Amino acid sequence: MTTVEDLPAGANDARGRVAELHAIREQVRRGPSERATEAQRAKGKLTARERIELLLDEDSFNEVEPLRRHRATGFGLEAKKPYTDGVITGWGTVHGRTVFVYAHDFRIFGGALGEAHATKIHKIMDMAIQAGAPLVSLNDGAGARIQEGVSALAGYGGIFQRNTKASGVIPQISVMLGPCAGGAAYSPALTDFVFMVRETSQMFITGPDVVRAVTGEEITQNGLGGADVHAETSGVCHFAYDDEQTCLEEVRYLLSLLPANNRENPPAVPCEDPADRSGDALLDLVPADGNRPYDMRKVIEEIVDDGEYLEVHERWATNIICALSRFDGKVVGTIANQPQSLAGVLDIEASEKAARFVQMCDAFNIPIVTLLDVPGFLPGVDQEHGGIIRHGAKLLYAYCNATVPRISIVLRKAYGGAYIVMDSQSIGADLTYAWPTNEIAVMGAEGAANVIFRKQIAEADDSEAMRTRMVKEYKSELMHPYYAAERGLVDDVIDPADTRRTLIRALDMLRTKHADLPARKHGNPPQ
Ligand SMILES: CCC(=O)SCCNC(=O)CCNC(=O)[C@H](O)C(C)(C)COP(=O)(O)OP(=O)(O)OC[C@H]1O[C@@H](n2cnc3c(N)ncnc32)[C@H](O)[C@@H]1OP(=O)(O)O
Repeated sequence: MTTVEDLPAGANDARGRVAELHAIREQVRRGPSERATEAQRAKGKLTARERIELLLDEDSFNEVEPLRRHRATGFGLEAKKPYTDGVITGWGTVHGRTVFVYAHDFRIFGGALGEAHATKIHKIMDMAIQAGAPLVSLNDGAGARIQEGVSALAGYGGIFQRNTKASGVIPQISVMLGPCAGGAAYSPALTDFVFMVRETSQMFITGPDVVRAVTGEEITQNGLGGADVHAETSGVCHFAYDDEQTCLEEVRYLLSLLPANNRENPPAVPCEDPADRSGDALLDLVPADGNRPYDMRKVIEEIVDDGEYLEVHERWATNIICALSRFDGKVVGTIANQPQSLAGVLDIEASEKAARFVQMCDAFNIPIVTLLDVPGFLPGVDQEHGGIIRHGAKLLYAYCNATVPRISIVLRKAYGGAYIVMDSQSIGADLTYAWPTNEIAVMGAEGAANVIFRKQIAEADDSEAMRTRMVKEYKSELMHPYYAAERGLVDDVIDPADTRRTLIRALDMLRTKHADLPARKHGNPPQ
């Protein structure tokens, strides 16, 4: 590695100094060694600089502290003091808007975080918060740098504290691009979105070796914390892709849907898709029979601009859909029950997924549209013992607390607590609509009749005939589509074909909505 001491004698005039600067810069740009770069490529991974280039607009990157080196001693560190100290930090633009970025360089100490490395990240995080611009971390690091002991741990503490301070102020996106252990996994968990790449990225608190030593379990890195595990099972990761290029392209797309900070609105774009386009296909997409499944994604495609949306947590808690899209060019978050997965029931994971999404939308001034077709909360011992009460309460709390424009539409059934939770008028939705196929009730007619007419059914000569009669009676009394509208509990019953038009007009009216919550330090949400 070139150092100032290595430069030729006589390089002391201005030109010499500039040549020296360029030599050092070239050294910084190349990174530690060709061998380390080849090892990175052999694992199917790009280098930190290549990733930054893919993330940012061409030639927009401005590096901060490229010449930083650690001052740690012991364990041979004195002899190993690479520029950057294993993390590249700076800012650039994505679609012309400022974004701050830091990228671990796995080639240097496995991307592990030491004191200097940490203070570089702290600086860029502080700058992002002060500038009110998103922060993207490109993670490929082994956690705390073991040789630097408590200094490394303290460095992570500073990152966690800043992640938390920035939460709800600027969008924070974590992109996992290698094996990320310990703090390199905790910090992303504090951010708004986590992206992963299949096969090459993993997240775990302790790696397979420690797992084997402590529990005796044999597991691979991917089996323990690969992209599919976190996208489908744990819910830690929001988006998973097959390669780094696609992953970084999708990060750019997500950024195009988010505001720079909590004081701004997400960027609007001109819209060619007519605001009053009729959704004639909708009636056929949703079977009138409440027990028949269908794909709610098709409904979303039909009503949003150009059928385009970005689904968050696509493969986790698939019984609920959370998606970002545009209506008439303006960004909206949609939460919808998915009848083709677990009949669209609300369970622990669905509640957690939707609650986080509602909070994110509320923090970043993204109006919320809720599409209901929900049979209720999932009954069962596992759910009760797993804490469905407090997890379901998270979703309730998130909606009740949200001050962004909120519109809900009951497509088909909406029963019991799940109806209330999914942004009913009673918990503060600004406007609520129903299709004529709606059934809003405490529970389905069969269940209702079994409870309230139990005695009559039991005592009847023909119990089944009595049950059928009572179900019919309950349906005609209480489950007709106009029951809620007559009581002012939905604002209107609309033709499904008018859904897009109705939403766009309502969203337009609500654009200037202003609602304050009582002054308080913060709430105490269920956990
Ligand atoms: C906030 C609290 C915390 O962060 S505690 C977490 C501490 N970190 C860990 O326990 C992770 C330890 N490392 C590992 O498990 C593996 O290195 C992982 C991350 C899975 C990567 O494995 P693999 O792809 O096979 O790479 P490797 O082991 O050959 O490592 C590459 C080079 O990086 C180094 N390295 C690794 N981890 C650290 C670390 N924590 N501190 C300092 N250096 C680390 C390795 O020694 C290796 O260096 P070299 O290339 O041989 O010079």
